[in-house]
Amino acid sequence: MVSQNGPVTYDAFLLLSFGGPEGPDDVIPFLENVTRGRGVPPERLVEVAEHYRHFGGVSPINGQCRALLAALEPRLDLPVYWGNRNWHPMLADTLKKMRGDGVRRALAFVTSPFGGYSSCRQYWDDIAAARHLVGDGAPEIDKIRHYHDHPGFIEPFAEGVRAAMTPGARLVFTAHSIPTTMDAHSGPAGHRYTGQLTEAAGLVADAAGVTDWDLVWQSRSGPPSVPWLEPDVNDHLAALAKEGLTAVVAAPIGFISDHLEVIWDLDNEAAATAAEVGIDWRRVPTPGVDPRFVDMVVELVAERVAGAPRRKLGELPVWDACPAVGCCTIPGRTHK
Ligand SMILES: CC1=C(CCC(=O)O)c2cc3nc(cc4[nH]c(cc5[nH]c(cc1n2)c(C)c5CCC(=O)O)c(CCC(=O)O)c4C)C(CCC(=O)O)=C3C
Ligand SMILES: [Fe+2]
Repeated sequence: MVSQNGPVTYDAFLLLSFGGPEGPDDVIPFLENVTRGRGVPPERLVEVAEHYRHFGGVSPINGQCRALLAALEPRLDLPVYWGNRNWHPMLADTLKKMRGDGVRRALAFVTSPFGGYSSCRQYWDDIAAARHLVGDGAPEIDKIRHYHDHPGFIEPFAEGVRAAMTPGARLVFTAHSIPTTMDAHSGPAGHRYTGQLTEAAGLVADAAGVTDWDLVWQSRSGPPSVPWLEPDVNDHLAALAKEGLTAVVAAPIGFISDHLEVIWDLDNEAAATAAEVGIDWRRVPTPGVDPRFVDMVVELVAERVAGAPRRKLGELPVWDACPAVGCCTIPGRTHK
């Protein structure tokens, strides 16, 4: 089921992403932007700053956004723009530039396929806040639907899983942990984040012909007193080793590119845990600029500008515009 608003005229395409530091001096101000008012303990920030320093203070996410834009630009009939939530190019600056260029209405592709506060609602809030900052004449922004079950997202993962699986290995999907209350409030009826991740993982496993798989969580933040989704991937590896498992294929289904959460939290931390507990560890690539993923974005734009057919593999409904009230809003956070 897909509810559809019908073709609308857009005069620009906007890539909307998380943002990341581009050098050592950016790391702390970037982390302050991410965590302002979030109650993340200072010792966690020191730890995460260290992760960025292993890469010279440069997050891979910006290069990945530039690569996606470069792949999309020749494929779209619209001028393309890029704005971030937490680091330059900041969304408000991009909207200002768009207004200067005469853009009145743009269609935004967000670099998270899922519902939930951090992955969906917060981007709506970012748009509202940036438009407010820009003031009169700020372009209207519509957001492209969730694409967690689109073949362009599922197939690159499935191919990676097929290539990495060996007899006896366990397929383990990972996604960013979030507070359990955030999941309980995600989507109009709750648990949309875990629901869509479970659906996406099942679609990848089916496409790869794997019947036995787990979905676990990574990159937990926040104070220890707040419950987040569990088990953590590292604890899960230890538990699998106890069961006698000797090989794991990890598929980071929660992410579209190999950014820091993937290359540090998985390729470094989880890989080290696996080695410690005697598990052979293989990590499947994220879609990145896989041609099927790039085609998907082109297709998702065509859905909205030309009413092109909608491809989706799952059963969970998706919307062009999220239900305005009560969708992914959570107590204690202000929403625009
Ligand atoms: C669901 C979700 C996604 C997936 C959806 C999506 O892609 O949007 C995601 C992606 C990302 N998260 C990222 C980085 C960070 N996330 C943090 C903190 C948090 N993430 C949360 C959730 C998510 N995060 C939450 C609930 C918090 C606690 C703060 C709060 O309650 O709001 C922190 C603070 C330090 C810490 O880890 O504690 C950092 C640095 C990067 C950039 C990586 C790079 O630079 O390459 C990316 C793509
Ligand atoms: Fe995050």
